[in-house]
Amino acid sequence: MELRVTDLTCARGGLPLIEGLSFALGRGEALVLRGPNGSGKTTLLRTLAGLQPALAGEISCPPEQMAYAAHADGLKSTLTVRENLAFWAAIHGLREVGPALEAMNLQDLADRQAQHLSAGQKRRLGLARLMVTGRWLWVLDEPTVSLDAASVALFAGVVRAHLATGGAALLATHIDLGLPEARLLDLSPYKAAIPADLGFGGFDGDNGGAFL
Ligand SMILES: Nc1ncnc2c1ncn2[C@@H]1O[C@H](COP(=O)(O)OP(=O)(O)OP(=O)(O)O)[C@@H](O)[C@H]1O
Repeated sequence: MELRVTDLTCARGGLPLIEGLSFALGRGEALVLRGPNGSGKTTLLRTLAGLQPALAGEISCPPEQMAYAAHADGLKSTLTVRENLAFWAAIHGLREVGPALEAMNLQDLADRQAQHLSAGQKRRLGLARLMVTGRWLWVLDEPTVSLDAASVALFAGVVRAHLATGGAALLATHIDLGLPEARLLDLSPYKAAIPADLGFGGFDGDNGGAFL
C-alpha cells in the first residue's frame, strides 16, 4: 500500500497554488514538505486529507486511511487527557491508550482536563491522538509548533516507531525534526502560474490573498 499523487493541482481561495505535483509515499517512509510561507504546504495537506477538493489530478489513498493533524489540536476541552485519547480510540475501534500517554510523556497529566494544559502539552496530546487512530498514513501540518526540544525528540521517536511498524508520515515543517531518514519534497518547482485572466498586477502568495 502506498500514497500515490499524480499530476495534482490544488487551490486556496479559488486560486491555483500548486500544479503538476506527483510523488509517492510508501509504508515505512517519511516525507517532509518544504517551501516558503504561503507556498501551499497546508493547502496540499488539506487536499490530501479530503478537506477540500483537488482542481485536477489523482490521489490514490482515501482520507479514511489517513490521520490528519492540523494546526488546531481538536481536543475536547472538558475531557481529561486520558478521556480525550479514549474518545478517539473508541472512534477508531481501539481501546488501549497507555502507550500513547507514555510515548508523549503525558502520564502525569492523564487526569487533567485538556483546557488546563499548556500550549505544548496540548500539542503533545494532539500528537498522542495519532497513535490511537490505527491509521497507517499520518498527515501532519507543523506538528512541532509549541513543543520544546525534548518533546520534539519524543515526537521524532513516535514517528520513527510508526514507520517501523509499517506506517508512513507526510509532514510540513520548517524545523529539523531529527528524522534524517525522511525524504524532502520541495514544492517550489510546482508553484502554479498566475491565471492570466486576473488581468492586473499579480498576487502575493504570502499576504492572504491581497492583490498588489
Ligand atoms: N482560507 C483561505 N482563503 C483564501 N486564501 C487562503 C486561505 N488560507 C490560506 N490562504 C492563502 O493560500 C496560500 C497558501 O497558504 P498555505 O497555508 O497553504 O501555505 P503554507 O505553505 O502552508 O504556508 P506556511 O509555511 O506559512 O504555513 C497563501 O497565500 C495564503 O494566504
